[in-house]
Amino acid sequence: MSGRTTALTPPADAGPPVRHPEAPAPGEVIGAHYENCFGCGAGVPHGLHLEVRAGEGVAVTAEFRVKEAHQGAPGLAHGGVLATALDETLGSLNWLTRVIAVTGRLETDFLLPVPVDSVLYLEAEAVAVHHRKIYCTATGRLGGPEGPVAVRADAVFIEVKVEHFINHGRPAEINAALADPDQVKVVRAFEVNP
Ligand SMILES: CCCCCCCCCC(=O)SCCNC(=O)CCNC(=O)[C@H](O)C(C)(C)COP(=O)(O)OP(=O)(O)OC[C@H]1O[C@@H](n2cnc3c(N)ncnc32)[C@H](O)[C@@H]1OP(=O)(O)O
Repeated sequence: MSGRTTALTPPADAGPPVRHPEAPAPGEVIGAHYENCFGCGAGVPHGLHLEVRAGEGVAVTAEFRVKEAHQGAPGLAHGGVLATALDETLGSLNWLTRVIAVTGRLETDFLLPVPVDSVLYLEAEAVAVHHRKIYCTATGRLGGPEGPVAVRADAVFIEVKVEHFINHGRPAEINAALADPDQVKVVRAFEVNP
C-alpha cells in the first residue's frame, strides 16, 4: 500500500487558491493550450472545441455544444465525453493560477441526460491548495448558466513541471510543439511567477 492521500476533501491545513496577478481578466477568453487538444484545440475535427473564459477569483466558465460525434446512447452525449468537458474546464484553472497541473483524480456525477445539440454551460472553481495538490470542483448546466445541473465533478489536480510533458509525451508531438512559437509562448506564461 502506498501512503498517498487521494481524498477529494482538502485537509484542514490546506490554503486558499491564489489568482496570479497576470491572470486573464474576468470575461477574457482563454485560448486553447494546444491546437491538438481534444478538449479545446481547433485542430481536432470531432473535439469539444470548448471556449473557456476567465471568471472572478480562481474560476472559469465554458460552453460546450454537444455534437453527433459525441453520442453514447442515441441522441444523448456519452458520459465519458461529458467527463472530458468537466476535466478540460477544470484544467483551464491552470491559467488563473499560472501553475501547470494535471488531473490526478476526477469524480463525476451524471444527474441529467444531455441531448445532442444542447449546450452545456460549464463552471469550474479551485477551492483549496495543499502543497502540489489543487482541489477543485465543476458543474455543467443545461438551458443556460442558471439552468439545472446535468453533470458535476470534484477533482484533485497535481502540480507538475513542464518536463512532465517533455519526458512522457511522444517525441514527434513534443518536437513539433517546441518548434511552434505560439506553443512556446504558452509554456513561457507558466514560467512567470509573482
Ligand atoms: C500547458 C497546460 C497543460 C494543461 C493540460 C490540461 C488538460 C486537462 C487535464 C487533463 O486531462 S491532464 C491528463 C490526465 N492526467 C494525467 O495524465 C496524469 C497522470 N498521472 C501522473 O502523471 C502522476 O500520477 C502525477 C503527476 C499526477 C502524480 O505523480 P507524482 O509522482 O508527481 O506524485 P506523488 O506520488 O509524488 O504525489 C504528490 C501528491 O499528489 C497526490 N496524488 C498523486 N496522485 C494522485 C491522484 N491520482 N489523486 C489524488 N492525489 C494524488 C499524492 O497523494 C501526494 O500528496 P500527499 O503528499 O499529500 O500524499
